[in-house]
Amino acid sequence: MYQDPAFSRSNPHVAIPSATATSMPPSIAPLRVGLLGLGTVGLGTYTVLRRNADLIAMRTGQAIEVVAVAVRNTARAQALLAPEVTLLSDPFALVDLPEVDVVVEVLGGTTVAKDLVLRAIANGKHVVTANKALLAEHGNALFAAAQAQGVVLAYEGAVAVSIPIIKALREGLSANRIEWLAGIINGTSNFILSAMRTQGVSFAQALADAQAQGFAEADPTLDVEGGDAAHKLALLASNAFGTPLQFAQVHTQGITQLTGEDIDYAARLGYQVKLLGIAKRNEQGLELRVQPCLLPQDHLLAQVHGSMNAVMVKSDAAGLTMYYGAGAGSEQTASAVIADLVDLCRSARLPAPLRVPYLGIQASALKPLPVCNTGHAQSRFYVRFNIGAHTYSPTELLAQCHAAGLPKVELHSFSDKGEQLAVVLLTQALSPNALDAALAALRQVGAVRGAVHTLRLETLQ
Ligand SMILES: NC(=O)C1=CN([C@@H]2O[C@H](COP(=O)(O)OP(=O)(O)OC[C@H]3O[C@@H](n4cnc5c(N)ncnc54)[C@H](OP(=O)(O)O)[C@@H]3O)[C@@H](O)[C@H]2O)C=CC1
Ligand SMILES: N[C@@H](CCO)C(=O)O
Repeated sequence: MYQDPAFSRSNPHVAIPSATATSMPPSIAPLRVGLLGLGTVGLGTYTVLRRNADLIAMRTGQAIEVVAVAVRNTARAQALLAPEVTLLSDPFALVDLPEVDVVVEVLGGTTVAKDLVLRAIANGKHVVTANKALLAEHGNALFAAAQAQGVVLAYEGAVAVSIPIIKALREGLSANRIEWLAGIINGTSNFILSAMRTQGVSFAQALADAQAQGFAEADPTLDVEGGDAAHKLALLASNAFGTPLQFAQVHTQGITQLTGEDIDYAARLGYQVKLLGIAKRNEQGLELRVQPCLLPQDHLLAQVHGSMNAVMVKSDAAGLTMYYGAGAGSEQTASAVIADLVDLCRSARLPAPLRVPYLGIQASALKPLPVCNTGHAQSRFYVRFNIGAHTYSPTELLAQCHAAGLPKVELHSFSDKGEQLAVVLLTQALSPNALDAALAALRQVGAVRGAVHTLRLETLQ
């Protein structure tokens, strides 16, 4: 097997090259990095940059060196950093350091991080961030500021970390008109759903495990309520469809309302429940939604388990393409952050108009598209509810469904739960609004009791 001599991790007989002993031409000064944050992502970035310094330098023709780090807890960081790295407790002091060429923002949050990124840009520094919340909420203003200053603002680590999906959309698929994209883009919720389905672990335990492994956001409600996936979907959609960021219009639903019962029923029917982010172009504009959906067991996206992510893209020339990799993690995210630094080494000296545009098309050509009300977006649905034990026979229930506006439902369960029967249906394709109207009509005739659980069924072909 070919062994890259510069890569030593899997070969104990090859020494790890020192971070500084590169064979670069002395005329090219190193790219000097200021790192905001030394947590899961920051430490991963620092570690990989040092471990693979020679290899990266061979690829860029320029060394990349971390010269300064800012954190809150300097005592912890002190023990992790080489003595030559300047350690600061004031992140604003870092973005003002003249010796920093590029600021890597991996602090998280949308307030201090926004001020820091704006100040770095105002100081004429390039910025690399993995902070999708910051970009989804303030990206339009941040990209405008970066453009005005002629600096790079790069964010490959913000979406589906170890998958170079931003590069794929902006560069690899740049010849294509994209029809839709769909993905599993939150590692934590996929990890939770996988653990609940395959190991019978509780939701709370699975979330605690994801947090312990560093996958979850500082505020994990962003993961489980779908907000993190919505941030990423906004970034993907802008790159796919040439729009400014339209995060506020993403229809967002997480996995907290899902029950183990629905996951089990779905499995028995041959489906898996996955939290999907879907962006689709139609005649009215764009569909932008994050929600748990049923996917057929044999669908490629249904094979994505644990904290892994995958994105499927349907475009006119390339057809269907799919991208798979780790969705979270320390060195996995570092891989993307460093890829942005490598790109920066290659593009920093280019005139700004010759660089890859922030959202894939020239800023002057970005055009918002109307975002459709998902209440009208049709699909098949999984529906579960209870009815009284002696209210209707299966045939009578199907007749009531027909009368209520659900002419072609498949009745998959009609099981005894004591005083009640558990009913599971798969509907024909219809809009959520039409489904709600039909369920209201069924409730009126006593064919539905208590809560109704509905999930979209996606086939994504
Ligand atoms: N974890 C992951 O797998 C991924 C995370 N991301 C994103 O990367 C970013 C960082 O995430 P992650 O590394 O997990 O977060 P962590 O909580 O692990 O690390 C955050 C780091 O930022 C520092 N920090 C936070 N606020 C301040 C502040 N006001 N001043 C100085 N330092 C500060 C913390 O310092 P201290 O240690 O002293 O508290 C810590 O070192 C987030 O935007 C996240 O969404 C993106 C992709 C994957
Ligand atoms: N919390 C995020 C981290 C990666 O963006 C996730 O679980 O996907």
